[in-house]
Amino acid sequence: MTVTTDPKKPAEAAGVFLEAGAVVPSATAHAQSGKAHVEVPTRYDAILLSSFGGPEGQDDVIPFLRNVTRGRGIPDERLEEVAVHYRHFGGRSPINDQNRELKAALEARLAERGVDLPVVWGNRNWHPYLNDAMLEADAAGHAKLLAIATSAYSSYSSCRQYREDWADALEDAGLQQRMQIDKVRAFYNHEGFVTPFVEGLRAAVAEAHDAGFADSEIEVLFATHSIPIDDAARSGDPSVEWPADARGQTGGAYALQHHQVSEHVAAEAAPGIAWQLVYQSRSGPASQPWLEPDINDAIDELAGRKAVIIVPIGFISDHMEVMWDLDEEATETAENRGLWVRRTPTPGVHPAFVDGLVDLVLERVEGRPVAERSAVTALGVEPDVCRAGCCENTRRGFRPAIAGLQP
Ligand SMILES: CC1=C(CCC(=O)O)c2cc3nc(cc4[nH]c(cc5[nH]c(cc1n2)c(C)c5CCC(=O)O)c(CCC(=O)O)c4C)C(CCC(=O)O)=C3C
Ligand SMILES: [Fe+2]
Repeated sequence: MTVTTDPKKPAEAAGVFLEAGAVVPSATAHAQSGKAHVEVPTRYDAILLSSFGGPEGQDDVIPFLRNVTRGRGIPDERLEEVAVHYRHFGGRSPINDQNRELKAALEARLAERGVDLPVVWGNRNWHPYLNDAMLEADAAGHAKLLAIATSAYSSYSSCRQYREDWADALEDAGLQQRMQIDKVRAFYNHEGFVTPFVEGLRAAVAEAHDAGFADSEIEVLFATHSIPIDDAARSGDPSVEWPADARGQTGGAYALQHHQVSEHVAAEAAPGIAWQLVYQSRSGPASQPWLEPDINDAIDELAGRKAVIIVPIGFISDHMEVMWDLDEEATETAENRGLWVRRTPTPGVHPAFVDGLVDLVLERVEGRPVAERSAVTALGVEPDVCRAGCCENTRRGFRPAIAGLQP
């Protein structure tokens, strides 16, 4: 377990990040203050495993996409364009089965470690929905839930949107007065999340060596979901002046968190091999800037390399964004360039990851001091309770959220 509390570290670890007038050390303000950490034991009744959800057959695809894009008035014709990825796989996303497996693995590990907490599962965009999971918990007499989202980083899509949707679902279920929901901290730098990537990259590098490639011929691409620059700039604690990245993009907490994890995994598993952080799955109008470079452009621009290893550092399981955008599209881009290409595994139900989730629950149940919690990067242990205004999406207007400091 490595915990960094040295306030000078983030500036160093920011490495390629330009200062851009930013006070980089303040990036650890949250790690230093400890104010948003709950270091007193808390009793919970159940765990709420929350995910994105996905269609499970051709007839589900458009209703699912309407849910994902609700409130934005996107016509079905446009949704059909996104639907092709799902249609290609029989209209079935693997994400729900992956969450069923994760739920079973988490229940088994909780039992093995003597943690007597049931797990209920609900999705933001498909059955079983969040409000159904909350009603199920209520029917079993559970009033205090600790939520785990299947999303490790800080941004609107990966954190705040869950917190807003929980608020909505509590209201739909009529449970606002009876049920309390807290959220485990952003866990992108927890050892349990990082370990599967380290192992996967180590194995892929060994394979590349066996195939005859020298270190200087290999490039590691850490891939994550692109998000609008607007969202990126607002990701994380709003009182922190987050540094711009090497491209001068205002990356907020989201880009810096990914950069630090990538740097850590590269140092552990591929020392001396070139790497970069790249983005995928961009959508939205062309006029709206999103984080770059796109993985396909990055592959096109690789000079002098013969092998590329893609590490899906932004994702928990091999869902559609991994199966399509990486295993179909990016792989084809690389093969068209004559490159040898491997994509390393996501955490899935890796024992280290599942064990890490149990740790994240226990640190709240036990009120574990921050100094005894796992964090392998310089930003340190993320707060248990999101700051007011954390990860807001101003394009869509304010929506109330729970599991954070108000508003
Ligand atoms: C950061 C991030 C994650 C990672 C964090 C996490 O894992 O939660 C993520 C995950 C996922 N995204 C998913 C699917 C979709 N995302 C969409 C749209 C968008 N995602 C965004 C961001 C993210 N998304 C954004 C900024 C948009 C634009 C619209 C908007 O401004 O909100 C759309 C709409 C169509 C389109 O616009 O392409 C779909 C269908 C699935 C399910 C896959 C499956 O079914 O297996 C998963 C796990
Ligand atoms: Fe998405």
